[in-house]
Amino acid sequence: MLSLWAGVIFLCGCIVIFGFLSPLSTIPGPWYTRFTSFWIKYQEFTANRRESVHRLHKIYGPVVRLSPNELSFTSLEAIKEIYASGGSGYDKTEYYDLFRQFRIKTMFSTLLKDEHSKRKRIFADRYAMTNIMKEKPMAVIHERAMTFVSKCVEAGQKSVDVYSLLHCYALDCVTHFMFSPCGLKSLNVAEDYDIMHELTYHQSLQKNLLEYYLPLLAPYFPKFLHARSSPKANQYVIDMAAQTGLDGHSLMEKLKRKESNLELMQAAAECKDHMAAGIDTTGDGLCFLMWELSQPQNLCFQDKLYKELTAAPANAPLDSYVYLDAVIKEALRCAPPIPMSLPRYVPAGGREIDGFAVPGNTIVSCQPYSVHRVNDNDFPEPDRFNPDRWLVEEGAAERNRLFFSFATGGRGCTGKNLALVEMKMLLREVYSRYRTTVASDMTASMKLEDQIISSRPKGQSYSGSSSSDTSKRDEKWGEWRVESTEYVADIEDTDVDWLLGESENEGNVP
Ligand code: HEM
Repeated sequence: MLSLWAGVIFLCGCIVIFGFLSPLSTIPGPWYTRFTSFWIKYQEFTANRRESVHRLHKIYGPVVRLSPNELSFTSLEAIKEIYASGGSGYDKTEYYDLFRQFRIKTMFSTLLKDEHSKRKRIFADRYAMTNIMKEKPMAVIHERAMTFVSKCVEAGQKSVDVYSLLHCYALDCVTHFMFSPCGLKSLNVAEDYDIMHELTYHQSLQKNLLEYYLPLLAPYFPKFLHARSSPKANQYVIDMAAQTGLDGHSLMEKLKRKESNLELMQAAAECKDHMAAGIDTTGDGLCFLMWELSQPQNLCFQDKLYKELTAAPANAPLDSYVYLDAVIKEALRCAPPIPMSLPRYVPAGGREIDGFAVPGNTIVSCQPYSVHRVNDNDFPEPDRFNPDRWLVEEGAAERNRLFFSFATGGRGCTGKNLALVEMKMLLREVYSRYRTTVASDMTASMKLEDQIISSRPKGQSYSGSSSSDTSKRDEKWGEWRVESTEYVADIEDTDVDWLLGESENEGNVP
């Protein structure tokens, strides 16, 4: 018994001495993070990591210690060093093993940057703006945006679930991009809607973390502890890998070419990954954006957007709308769909980051949520949604460099161009015709809720009701009064207002 106590005391002594002697001991942070990673793991399991890291940055500044071997940064210098030095920055940590698809490593879950850059070359031309802006893919995105709009109007005075519709829109767009002409139509087709539901509505944060922290035990976990599976989505992607006759601009067509050098299942894994990457990010991003724009204090921004959209010629290119761009940036700044730490290993030999000498193998990261908030010289009143800040010339270059929603460097978001085109198209079609407000009976919480590296609205279903109204758009909003199928048929020429409210049909096929 005595020797057991001696052992425990010796171990504690070693931990304490190590905590004080560690090269990271001079880095600011709560005292206990010198000795244990328990605190940060607890925050992860309770879905509080992002807020907790952010709180530490507010207390301790741009560099904080999260555990004996993990640091978080918020400065531009740190972003450049961690994510862009040598092109792709540092290697990813094993955390990204959680993102394997069909147990296969994809570009996203490849840890080493040399391996990653070989894979990335295959995708470059597909995600280039010139490919996305081709007539056929653009026509599909436009058609899906118009379907979204008609779904809202069609509902008349009944409520519709806007959160779910936006995720359908994102899924339809990304699957058309990958598998044209066999993309999904989840906005219209019940079986396709089920795939959206399977991918979007799940609660697997804790299960994923258990698998990550206890990899040896994971195979023996009872079924209820295993992270969600998505059999319908998997089957669809596998079918698409076997599909012949896909359009020349589609991603799968390229991945199946001999020169791409990918096995069929590897191609399927990549596409499954991009499907997952493209649905919640764009869907949640649009949802937060519309919710912000619909707040009473933000209707003035909506009006500016409306003026810009309606003043432009009908065929104005999507990237010519300056205010639309500012609205999107501001929404992605306030609620980045991937707001959490993007962890990387400091290379062997160590590096200097933000003036601190950091030993090799330390886990370092920046989280977009904090980068966009603690640099309040560049983002004054950081918690306030204010698209106008992006129009101020002074400090614009620094602000743009700090915009970290799509990350940066060689491992930044591959799908950024596609995401922006999808967002711009939908917002143009909605806000050039309608005004949106949050209905008084909306109860779902829009507070960000942490997932693995992403976040989503806590209430998840951002429910809305839509209806049509004969009143002029510029008139003050009142209650919904008029509802007519004519408007659906003739939506192009009609002034229709659109109210967001509480859903009656959550989970149903829209
Ligand atoms: C508003 C929408 C989106 C946001 C905010 C976003 C954000 C991000 C971020 C922050 C990363 C870096 C993650 C990390 O380093 O851990 C990333 C990577 C990635 N994103 Fe996106 N994304 C969006 C939409 C999309 C779409 C539509 C696609 C594809 C269809 C996509 C595909 C990818 C891929 C493949 C990667 C991995 C890149 C690599 O490892 O080289 N994303 N995204």
